Amino acid sequence: MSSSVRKTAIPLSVSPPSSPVMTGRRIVVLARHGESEWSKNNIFCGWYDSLLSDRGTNEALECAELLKQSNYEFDRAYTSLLTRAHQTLNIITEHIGQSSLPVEESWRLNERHYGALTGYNKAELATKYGEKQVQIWRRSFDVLPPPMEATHKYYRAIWRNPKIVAQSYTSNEKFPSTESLKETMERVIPYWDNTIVPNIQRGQRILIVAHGTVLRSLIKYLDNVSDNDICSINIPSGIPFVYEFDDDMKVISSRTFLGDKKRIEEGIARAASIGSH
Ligand SMILES: O=C(O)[C@H](O)COP(=O)(O)O
Repeated sequence: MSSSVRKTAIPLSVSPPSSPVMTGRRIVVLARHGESEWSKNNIFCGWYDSLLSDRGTNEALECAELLKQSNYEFDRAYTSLLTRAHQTLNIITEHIGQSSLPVEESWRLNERHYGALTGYNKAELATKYGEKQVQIWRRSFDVLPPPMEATHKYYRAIWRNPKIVAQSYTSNEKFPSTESLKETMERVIPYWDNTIVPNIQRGQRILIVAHGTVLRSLIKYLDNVSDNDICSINIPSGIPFVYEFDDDMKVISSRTFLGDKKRIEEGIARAASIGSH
């Protein structure tokens, strides 16, 4: 694959606030968690359990309000093991009056493991290694960041997360020490196909609150995006988007963002940017 990162805009379809309720239709709503403290400080986060920033909390609330305005209701939610996703999901479910929505969590929906880059400022790395290299680490399909060794500053912090430790014992699977989008897809797509899709097919209304690379994995798979084109797809935080499927799980409508077009475009530009110190 080409490791170059294209800077083209992605096509957006934006629904009006009053989109139809999801009764009798195979609709899945996806959202990236609100901004984390580490994202606010422009730091590679990955499996580190950074909490939502104040801005991230507001983004989660905005996300919840958009869903409320459009009368969305759900039967089940899926999320990662990471607190920023749970905080976002809790804000949403509380705001739409569904605090007791069943939630399934899995390491397979964690953000990609950013390997040795975890904890480093993106702009500082761009100064040291060049912006092009940092964008290749961030957005290319299959270029792996260097792995996180046991001596890494944040290795123990990740492995002290009780949820990660617990799933490492029960899942019997080898957890990554670094991942590109490709490796992330290799764990996300089987979870989508084997765990989430059967519930969509039996009519459940599904909400997925996850992370940028997990959502890019699903978009690549569902929309059959090429290895090259996926490089220019960025996911704004805290803005819900909707897929609709037919009975055979063929995509009928794809990636419809809810809400204000300007806010969506700003969110995408923010997600694309390396940012500053
Ligand atoms: O893990 C992270 O650092 C963020 O969730 C996403 O960062 P990125 O936009 O640089 O991939």
